[in-house]
Amino acid sequence: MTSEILIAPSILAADFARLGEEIAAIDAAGADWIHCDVMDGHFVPNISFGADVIRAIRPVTKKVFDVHLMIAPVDPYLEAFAKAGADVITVHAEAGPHLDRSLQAIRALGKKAGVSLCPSTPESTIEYVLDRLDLVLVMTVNPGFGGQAFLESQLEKIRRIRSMIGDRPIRLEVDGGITRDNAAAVAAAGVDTLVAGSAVFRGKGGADYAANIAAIRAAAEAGWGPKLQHSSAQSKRVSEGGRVR
Ligand SMILES: O=C(CO)[C@@H](O)[C@H](O)COP(=O)(O)O
Repeated sequence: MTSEILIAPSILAADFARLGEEIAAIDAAGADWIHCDVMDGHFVPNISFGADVIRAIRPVTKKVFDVHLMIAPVDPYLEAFAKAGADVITVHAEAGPHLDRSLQAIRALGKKAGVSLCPSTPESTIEYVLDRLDLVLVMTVNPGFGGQAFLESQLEKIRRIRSMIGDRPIRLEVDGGITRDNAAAVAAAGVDTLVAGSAVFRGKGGADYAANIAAIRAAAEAGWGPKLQHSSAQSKRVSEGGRVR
Protein backbone atom coordinates (compact mmCIF):
# COMPACT_ATOMS: atom_id res chain seq x y z
CA MET A 1 0.00 0.00 0.00
CA THR A 2 1.34 3.40 -0.91
CA SER A 3 0.98 5.96 1.85
CA GLU A 4 1.73 9.04 -0.27
CA ILE A 5 3.52 10.58 2.68
CA LEU A 6 5.22 13.89 1.81
CA ILE A 7 7.97 15.54 3.87
CA ALA A 8 8.16 19.35 3.73
CA PRO A 9 11.22 20.76 5.53
CA SER A 10 10.57 24.24 6.93
CA ILE A 11 13.30 26.61 5.79
CA LEU A 12 12.66 28.71 8.91
CA ALA A 13 15.22 26.39 10.54
CA ALA A 14 17.78 26.84 7.74
CA ASP A 15 20.90 29.01 7.91
CA PHE A 16 19.55 32.19 6.31
CA ALA A 17 23.06 33.34 5.41
CA ARG A 18 23.24 30.33 3.05
CA LEU A 19 19.57 29.98 2.16
CA GLY A 20 20.05 28.97 -1.47
CA GLU A 21 22.60 26.28 -0.55
CA GLU A 22 20.35 25.01 2.24
CA ILE A 23 17.40 24.62 -0.13
CA ALA A 24 19.57 22.82 -2.68
CA ALA A 25 20.74 20.54 0.13
CA ILE A 26 17.24 19.58 1.34
CA ASP A 27 16.16 19.08 -2.27
CA ALA A 28 19.05 16.64 -2.79
CA ALA A 29 18.33 15.04 0.59
CA GLY A 30 14.84 13.96 -0.46
CA ALA A 31 12.49 16.77 0.56
CA ASP A 32 9.19 16.48 -1.31
CA TRP A 33 8.08 20.08 -0.76
CA ILE A 34 9.84 23.22 0.46
CA HIS A 35 7.83 24.78 3.31
CA CYS A 36 8.16 28.58 3.48
CA ASP A 37 6.97 30.22 6.72
CA VAL A 38 6.00 33.85 6.16
CA MET A 39 5.55 35.81 9.42
CA ASP A 40 4.53 39.43 9.82
CA GLY A 41 5.15 40.36 13.47
CA HIS A 42 1.43 41.12 13.76
CA PHE A 43 -0.58 37.94 13.23
CA VAL A 44 2.30 36.07 14.89
CA PRO A 45 4.95 37.49 17.22
CA ASN A 46 7.88 37.05 14.85
CA ILE A 47 9.00 38.34 11.45
CA SER A 48 10.61 35.98 8.92
CA PHE A 49 10.65 36.84 5.19
CA GLY A 50 8.33 37.84 2.39
CA ALA A 51 7.63 37.46 -1.32
CA ASP A 52 10.97 38.94 -2.44
CA VAL A 53 12.89 36.19 -0.67
CA ILE A 54 10.60 33.54 -2.15
CA ARG A 55 11.20 34.96 -5.63
CA ALA A 56 14.97 34.90 -5.02
CA ILE A 57 15.05 31.24 -3.94
CA ARG A 58 12.51 29.96 -6.49
CA PRO A 59 15.14 29.10 -9.15
CA VAL A 60 17.09 26.89 -6.72
CA THR A 61 14.70 23.91 -6.96
CA LYS A 62 11.81 22.55 -8.97
CA LYS A 63 10.13 21.17 -5.83
CA VAL A 64 6.70 22.42 -4.76
CA PHE A 65 6.86 25.66 -2.78
CA ASP A 66 4.43 25.27 0.10
CA VAL A 67 3.92 28.82 1.34
CA HIS A 68 2.37 29.23 4.79
CA LEU A 69 1.19 32.80 5.27
CA MET A 70 1.07 33.78 8.95
CA ILE A 71 0.02 37.32 8.09
CA ALA A 72 -3.04 39.52 8.51
CA PRO A 73 -4.49 40.98 6.44
CA VAL A 74 -3.62 38.37 3.84
CA ASP A 75 -5.72 39.12 0.75
CA PRO A 76 -3.67 42.15 -0.42
CA TYR A 77 -0.53 39.95 -0.63
CA LEU A 78 -1.82 36.80 -2.33
CA GLU A 79 -0.94 37.93 -5.84
CA ALA A 80 2.60 38.85 -4.81
CA PHE A 81 3.22 35.38 -3.38
CA ALA A 82 1.65 33.72 -6.42
CA LYS A 83 3.90 35.73 -8.76
CA ALA A 84 6.94 35.02 -6.58
CA GLY A 85 6.57 31.29 -7.26
CA ALA A 86 4.35 29.75 -4.58
CA ASP A 87 2.62 26.53 -5.66
CA VAL A 88 0.48 26.03 -2.58
CA ILE A 89 -0.66 29.11 -0.65
CA THR A 90 -2.01 28.53 2.85
CA VAL A 91 -3.82 31.22 4.81
CA HIS A 92 -4.93 31.14 8.42
CA ALA A 93 -8.60 30.70 9.26
CA GLU A 94 -8.00 33.22 12.07
CA ALA A 95 -6.42 35.87 9.84
CA GLY A 96 -9.64 37.54 8.78
CA PRO A 97 -13.41 37.24 8.51
CA HIS A 98 -13.53 36.21 4.83
CA LEU A 99 -11.79 32.87 4.52
CA ASP A 100 -14.02 31.78 1.64
CA ARG A 101 -13.00 34.87 -0.35
CA SER A 102 -9.28 34.30 0.31
CA LEU A 103 -9.50 30.69 -0.87
CA GLN A 104 -11.34 31.70 -4.03
CA ALA A 105 -8.68 34.33 -4.69
CA ILE A 106 -5.85 31.78 -4.36
CA ARG A 107 -7.48 29.42 -6.86
CA ALA A 108 -8.21 32.32 -9.22
CA LEU A 109 -4.46 32.97 -9.21
CA GLY A 110 -3.96 29.38 -10.42
CA LYS A 111 -2.53 28.11 -7.13
CA LYS A 112 -3.49 25.33 -4.72
CA ALA A 113 -5.39 26.67 -1.73
CA GLY A 114 -4.71 25.75 1.88
CA VAL A 115 -6.10 26.74 5.24
CA SER A 116 -4.25 26.53 8.54
CA LEU A 117 -5.75 26.21 12.01
CA CYS A 118 -4.04 27.40 15.19
CA PRO A 119 -4.16 24.95 18.10
CA SER A 120 -7.16 26.65 19.76
CA THR A 121 -9.24 26.81 16.55
CA PRO A 122 -11.84 24.06 16.11
CA GLU A 123 -12.19 22.05 12.93
CA SER A 124 -15.77 23.33 12.48
CA THR A 125 -14.20 26.56 11.12
CA ILE A 126 -13.51 24.85 7.80
CA GLU A 127 -16.75 22.89 7.43
CA TYR A 128 -18.22 25.20 4.79
CA VAL A 129 -15.06 25.75 2.74
CA LEU A 130 -13.95 22.14 2.26
CA ASP A 131 -14.77 22.19 -1.45
CA ARG A 132 -12.46 25.17 -1.94
CA LEU A 133 -9.47 23.43 -0.35
CA ASP A 134 -6.45 21.53 -1.62
CA LEU A 135 -4.77 21.36 1.79
CA VAL A 136 -5.55 21.67 5.52
CA LEU A 137 -2.62 22.53 7.79
CA VAL A 138 -3.03 21.71 11.47
CA MET A 139 -0.64 23.68 13.66
CA THR A 140 0.72 21.54 16.48
CA VAL A 141 2.43 24.54 18.10
CA ASN A 142 1.27 28.11 18.46
CA PRO A 143 2.62 29.65 15.25
CA GLY A 144 5.51 32.09 15.30
CA PHE A 145 8.63 30.12 16.16
CA GLY A 146 10.43 26.93 15.31
CA GLY A 147 11.72 24.56 17.96
CA GLN A 148 8.60 24.37 20.13
CA ALA A 149 7.14 21.22 21.67
CA PHE A 150 4.44 19.27 19.80
CA LEU A 151 0.93 19.67 21.24
CA GLU A 152 -0.63 16.22 21.70
CA SER A 153 -4.05 17.86 22.03
CA GLN A 154 -4.11 18.29 18.24
CA LEU A 155 -4.21 14.57 17.46
CA GLU A 156 -7.95 14.38 18.04
CA LYS A 157 -8.49 17.39 15.76
CA ILE A 158 -6.41 15.72 13.06
CA ARG A 159 -8.56 12.58 13.30
CA ARG A 160 -11.74 14.64 13.00
CA ILE A 161 -10.45 16.59 9.99
CA ARG A 162 -9.38 13.37 8.27
CA SER A 163 -12.93 12.15 8.68
CA MET A 164 -14.37 15.46 7.38
CA ILE A 165 -12.14 15.29 4.30
CA GLY A 166 -13.52 11.90 3.30
CA ASP A 167 -12.83 11.23 -0.38
CA ARG A 168 -11.97 14.83 -1.26
CA PRO A 169 -8.53 15.33 -2.87
CA ILE A 170 -7.24 17.39 0.06
CA ARG A 171 -3.87 16.95 1.71
CA LEU A 172 -3.77 16.97 5.52
CA GLU A 173 -0.58 18.58 6.75
CA VAL A 174 0.86 19.01 10.23
CA ASP A 175 3.38 21.60 11.39
CA GLY A 176 5.14 22.23 14.68
CA GLY A 177 7.40 20.05 16.79
CA ILE A 178 7.34 17.18 14.29
CA THR A 179 10.14 14.66 14.76
CA ARG A 180 10.93 11.05 13.89
CA ASP A 181 9.47 10.20 17.34
CA ASN A 182 5.94 11.57 16.78
CA ALA A 183 5.66 11.17 12.99
CA ALA A 184 4.00 7.76 13.31
CA ALA A 185 1.35 9.13 15.66
CA VAL A 186 0.36 12.02 13.39
CA ALA A 187 0.29 9.75 10.35
CA ALA A 188 -1.85 7.25 12.22
CA ALA A 189 -4.25 10.11 13.01
CA GLY A 190 -4.55 10.86 9.29
CA VAL A 191 -1.75 13.25 8.31
CA ASP A 192 -0.15 12.66 4.90
CA THR A 193 2.13 15.72 4.72
CA LEU A 194 4.64 16.51 7.49
CA VAL A 195 6.41 19.83 7.96
CA ALA A 196 9.59 19.66 10.02
CA GLY A 197 12.15 22.38 10.69
CA SER A 198 14.41 21.57 13.63
CA ALA A 199 14.13 17.82 13.09
CA VAL A 200 15.46 18.14 9.54
CA PHE A 201 18.11 20.83 9.95
CA ARG A 202 19.41 19.73 13.36
CA GLY A 203 17.70 16.44 14.14
CA LYS A 204 18.97 13.24 15.70
CA GLY A 205 21.08 12.74 12.57
CA GLY A 206 22.75 16.11 13.21
CA ALA A 207 23.16 18.01 9.94
CA ASP A 208 22.64 14.85 7.86
CA TYR A 209 19.47 16.13 6.19
CA ALA A 210 18.94 12.96 4.16
CA ALA A 211 19.06 10.78 7.28
CA ASN A 212 16.70 13.09 9.15
CA ILE A 213 14.18 13.23 6.30
CA ALA A 214 14.38 9.46 5.77
CA ALA A 215 13.78 8.79 9.47
CA ILE A 216 10.71 11.04 9.60
CA ARG A 217 9.36 9.50 6.39
CA ALA A 218 9.93 5.93 7.58
CA ALA A 219 8.17 6.60 10.88
CA ALA A 220 5.22 8.29 9.15
CA GLU A 221 4.87 5.47 6.64
CA ALA A 222 4.94 2.92 9.42
CA GLY A 223 2.18 4.81 11.22
CA TRP A 224 0.07 5.45 8.15
CA GLY A 225 -0.59 2.16 6.38
CA PRO A 226 -2.09 -0.26 8.87
CA LYS A 227 -3.80 2.27 11.10
CA LEU A 228 -5.84 4.41 8.70
CA GLN A 229 -9.30 3.38 7.65
CA HIS A 230 -8.44 4.23 4.03
CA SER A 231 -8.19 1.52 1.42
CA SER A 232 -5.49 1.76 -1.23
CA ALA A 233 -8.28 2.10 -3.78
CA GLN A 234 -9.47 5.21 -1.97
CA SER A 235 -5.93 6.63 -1.91
CA LYS A 236 -5.72 6.07 -5.63
CA ARG A 237 -8.96 7.94 -6.24
CA VAL A 238 -7.65 10.82 -4.18
CA SER A 239 -4.50 11.05 -6.31
CA GLU A 240 -6.44 10.82 -9.53
CA GLY A 241 -8.80 13.49 -8.28
CA GLY A 242 -5.97 15.97 -8.44
CA ARG A 243 -4.45 16.02 -4.99
CA VAL A 244 -1.35 18.19 -5.06
CA ARG A 245 1.84 16.13 -5.01
O1 LIG B 1 5.17 27.56 11.14
C1 LIG B 1 5.95 27.17 11.97
C2 LIG B 1 6.10 27.89 13.24
O2 LIG B 1 5.17 28.92 13.26
C3 LIG B 1 6.69 25.94 11.71
O3 LIG B 1 6.83 25.65 10.33
C4 LIG B 1 7.98 25.76 12.40
O4 LIG B 1 8.97 26.49 11.72
C5 LIG B 1 8.35 24.33 12.44
O5 LIG B 1 9.52 24.24 13.12
P1 LIG B 1 9.83 23.01 14.06
O6 LIG B 1 8.79 23.01 15.14
O7 LIG B 1 9.72 21.80 13.19
O8 LIG B 1 11.20 23.30 14.54
